[in-house]
Amino acid sequence: MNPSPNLFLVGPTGAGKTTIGQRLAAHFGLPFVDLDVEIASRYGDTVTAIFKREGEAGFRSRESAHLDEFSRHQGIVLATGAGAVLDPLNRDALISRGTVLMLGVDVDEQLDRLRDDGTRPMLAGDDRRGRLQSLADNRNHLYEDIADLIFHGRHEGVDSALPRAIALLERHWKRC
Ligand SMILES: Nc1ncnc2c1ncn2[C@@H]1O[C@H](COP(=O)(O)OP(=O)(O)OP(=O)(O)O)[C@@H](O)[C@H]1O
Ligand SMILES: O=C(O)C1=C[C@@H](O)[C@@H](O)[C@H](O)C1
Ligand SMILES: [Mg+2]
Repeated sequence: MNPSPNLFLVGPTGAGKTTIGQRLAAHFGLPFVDLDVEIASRYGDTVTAIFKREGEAGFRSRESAHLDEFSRHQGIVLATGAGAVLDPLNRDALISRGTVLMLGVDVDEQLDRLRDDGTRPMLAGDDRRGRLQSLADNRNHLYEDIADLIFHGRHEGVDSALPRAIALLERHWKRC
């Protein structure tokens, strides 16, 4: 069904890269890899702890190394971190090694989905709305630039979003 070797998920925090990614992988019978989880498990620490210890730059260099490694696999679903698209080399690797699916989500929905979540270092501190808006302003065009497909998240549950995402991918792959 998938003529492309890999499916890469990009998009803002809370867009569903992990949640929808796992379900898409199960549906298509492909292994699922979450870059944030891989980085945390490789270094035996949480993403938040790596940010604290090494700063954002330290985390980004680990993220790029892992993205390069995993994007070379064949036939996986890879959920990237929301900031992975900042590095142009990461963007090139994603474009050239698989189908890139952007999961889009608006700030109101992000605030709702991540209401009780304290695990995202980029969202630490006050004014979550302002932070999310500024991340969207800086990054949405980067996701859009590399996306083969854009899935617009609605105010709906995962069970309702999943079949729409599957249909979008199947239509795309049929055309390839
Ligand atoms: N389409 C959806 N509809 C409703 N809730 C969703 C949807 N996608 C994700 N969620 C919920 O939003 C929360 C965040 O989703 P998830 O962790 O998958 O986002 P993410 O894109 O991986 O974020 P990050 O970049 O921070 O890792 C989870 O609680 C998840 O259940
Ligand atoms: O928005 C970001 O830059 C991040 C998102 C997460 O997926 C993690 O990769 C990390 O917390 C950084
Ligand atoms: Mg995630």
